[in-house]
Amino acid sequence: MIMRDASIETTAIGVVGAGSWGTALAQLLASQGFSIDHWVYEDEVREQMRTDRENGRFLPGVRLSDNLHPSGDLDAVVSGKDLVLVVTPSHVTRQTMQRCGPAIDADTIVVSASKGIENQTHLTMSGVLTEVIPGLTDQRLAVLTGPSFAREVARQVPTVVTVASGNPDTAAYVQQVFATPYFRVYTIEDVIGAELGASVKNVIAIAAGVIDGLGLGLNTRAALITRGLVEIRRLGLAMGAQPRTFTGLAGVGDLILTCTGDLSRNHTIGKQIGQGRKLKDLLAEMHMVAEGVKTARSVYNLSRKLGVEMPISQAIYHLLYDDLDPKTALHQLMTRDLKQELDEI
Ligand SMILES: NC(=O)C1=CN([C@@H]2O[C@H](COP(=O)(O)OP(=O)(O)OC[C@H]3O[C@@H](n4cnc5c(N)ncnc54)[C@H](O)[C@@H]3O)[C@@H](O)[C@H]2O)C=CC1
Ligand SMILES: O=C(CO)COP(=O)(O)O
Repeated sequence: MIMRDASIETTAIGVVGAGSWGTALAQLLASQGFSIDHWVYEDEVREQMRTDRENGRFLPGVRLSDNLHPSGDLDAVVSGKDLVLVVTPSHVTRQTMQRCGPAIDADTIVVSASKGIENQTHLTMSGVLTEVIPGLTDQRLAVLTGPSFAREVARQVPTVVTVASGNPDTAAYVQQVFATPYFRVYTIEDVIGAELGASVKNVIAIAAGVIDGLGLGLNTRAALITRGLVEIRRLGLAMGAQPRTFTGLAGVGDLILTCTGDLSRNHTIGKQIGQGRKLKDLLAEMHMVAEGVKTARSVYNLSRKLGVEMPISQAIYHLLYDDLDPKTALHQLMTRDLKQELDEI
């Protein structure tokens, strides 16, 4: 049993987004007895969730509890809530939350579980939410992240994540709401570090997929994960993150999962590119999001703007958007100037 404050039991919760992660988290909360209002974008998905009690498109095979209420009324889902969980793909978060931001109460805690960096603004999701939800400050905002495939959480596979908030009370509250015996939740204070770890690992996961698609070895993958972490940390430091965040669940934890797990959409895209397929064909076939594809563009531009050395991420950008051949990219990375391994800080 997880010991919770009695006041937590009555938390009114709205969930925005019913992809695989939104559905897995909404169901996790519903299974703990919370009544969940759940905004579902597609009419047919919402209807199926209502009638069959299943989200067959994004999380097939998972029975939804009766206290999970699918809805098409975005304002109603977010208004009058103690906690609103936002789990939309990052590129639609602004437009979605702009629509309903004014309906969110002034004391509602807002939790973001999306992983990405906006292309136009280079903002992480906490930055986007602060811009579009009137009156939202970092005191009421938290980020839920860490190594967590939706399908495994839905199967109640033991999973450990972290909640980041600039306000320790907010982090502790969100921790209590989400924690279950199979979903352990830590807290940290470094929001930007947690979000950058979560977002940039998707770009590195594409690279890990490419390595597998090319049929290379475990040495290569271990090197990629290690040097990928160096890049994530460098960008994080340039953007004000705390270095130790990247040794935690939001950093190396999620990086390992996504670079080694076959369930990763980012890894899968990379693998198919490594096998010679074209990005536009892959995207046309996919109904789910592989955040790393868009984040690669943000990271490329950010790293150049900030003068941060990120050769793997930049190679993935050229591979995705300039048709750089994977083998050529690898050769270029392996024959860069020889240097000392570790950064000064
Ligand atoms: N699936 C997973 O295992 C995990 C996903 N995440 C993150 O959660 C976020 C959401 O991803 P998933 O739930 O996996 O999504 P998904 O890829 O399973 O589904 C796509 C979602 O986008 C929605 N959508 C499409 N167009 C839309 C629009 N114009 N406006 C609003 N919604 C629209 C769909 O309704 C659906 O909910 C992403 O940032 C992802 O990186 C984080 C941890 C785990
Ligand atoms: O972020 C994830 C697990 O923590 C999910 O990764 P993918 O989006 O690559 O499937």
